[in-house]
Amino acid sequence: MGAEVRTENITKSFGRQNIWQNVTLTIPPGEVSLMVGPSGTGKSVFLKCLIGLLMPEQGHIYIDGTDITTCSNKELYEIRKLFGVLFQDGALFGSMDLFDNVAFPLREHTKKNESEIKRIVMEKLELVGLLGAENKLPGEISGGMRKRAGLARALVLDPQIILVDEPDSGLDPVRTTYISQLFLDINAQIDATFLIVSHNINLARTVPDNIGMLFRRNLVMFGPREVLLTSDEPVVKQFLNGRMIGPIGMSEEKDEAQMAQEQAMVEAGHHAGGVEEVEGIVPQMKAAPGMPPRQAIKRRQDRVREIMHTLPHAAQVAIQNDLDSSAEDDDDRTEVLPAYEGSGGSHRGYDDGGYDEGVTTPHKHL
Ligand SMILES: Nc1ncnc2c1ncn2[C@@H]1O[C@H](COP(=O)(O)OP(=O)(O)OP(=O)(O)O)[C@@H](O)[C@H]1O
Repeated sequence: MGAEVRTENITKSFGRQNIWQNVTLTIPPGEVSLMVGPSGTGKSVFLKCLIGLLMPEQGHIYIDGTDITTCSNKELYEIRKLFGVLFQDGALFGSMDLFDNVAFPLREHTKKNESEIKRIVMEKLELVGLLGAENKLPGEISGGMRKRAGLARALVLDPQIILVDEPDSGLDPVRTTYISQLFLDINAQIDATFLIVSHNINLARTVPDNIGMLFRRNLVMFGPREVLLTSDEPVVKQFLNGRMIGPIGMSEEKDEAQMAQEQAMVEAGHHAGGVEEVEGIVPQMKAAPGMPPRQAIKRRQDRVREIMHTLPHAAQVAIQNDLDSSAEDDDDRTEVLPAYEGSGGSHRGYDDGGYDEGVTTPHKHL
């Protein structure tokens, strides 16, 4: 199972600009968690703190029990090996082909010989659907392929924690869903802890087990997906529906006068943006057929059962519904993605080959 990530009252500022303060949360090991929040609220800064690239000026960060704010550089170096990180653009070396990019961490951090490196690189490239593209340069492939190559590289050292910064940036909604599917499939296969940072509403609604939100320099909430998705907090509702009406403004936050002015505009018939109000919970995506069941599901069910009495009523109802429906059907492997339901019973979406142009190999087991 993946490692636990825990923050205790961490505060980060750059000079006099406070980014966020007193952030305390525990990212459950082996589960998929998502941090959302409007642009500029410090989601990427949060990720960088977890891996020790930035240091909070206050508080503690425990990775697998080690406090990385006080540990030695040597310990930090060892802790960093637990992480696989997928940066926004894949962060590939432009002059290296995909094979060498993915092989890079193995050549840097291990003493494996070239044939072993080749076996691992090809296995990871196959996993992300990039077999056949290993000789391409990053500049010759699409943004989606670059992200998948970055993901293959993040996986080569068998990480226990996978951090993903805005997987949807620059991707269309379909490719975003494909890469989300890949995260769930990888989670099913290696049981790593995932923390994804994104402001994609679809992804927030359908992918994670847990969701947190940063806003106005604070962690608004962090908990089981049902808590945020049923929340009545104006900032959460506004964010999940992508509307202008609410506390989030064009730059960061609004004052009362602007909120009143926009409310008056909407009352006079102006479209507030977003789609119609989506209430409640849509089903969570599953690991693809053929994958092992996600062990995180059972663990999370046990965990939320224990904390259920502490959660808001609407979240409790949603969790109970989820527990009831999974008791009826606890075979995760036979479930299909919501997107494929109603397509005449065919599950062929997974077998159509590749996710992007030029690549025809669907990913397989690790
Ligand atoms: N190294 C740095 N030095 C100074 N300021 C920084 C540094 N890194 C980030 N910031 C500032 O911290 C704030 C939060 O940035 P961050 O990129 O974490 O936001 P975000 O929530 O990830 O935004 P987005 O969703 O737009 O990517 C921004 O105002 C940014 O300018």
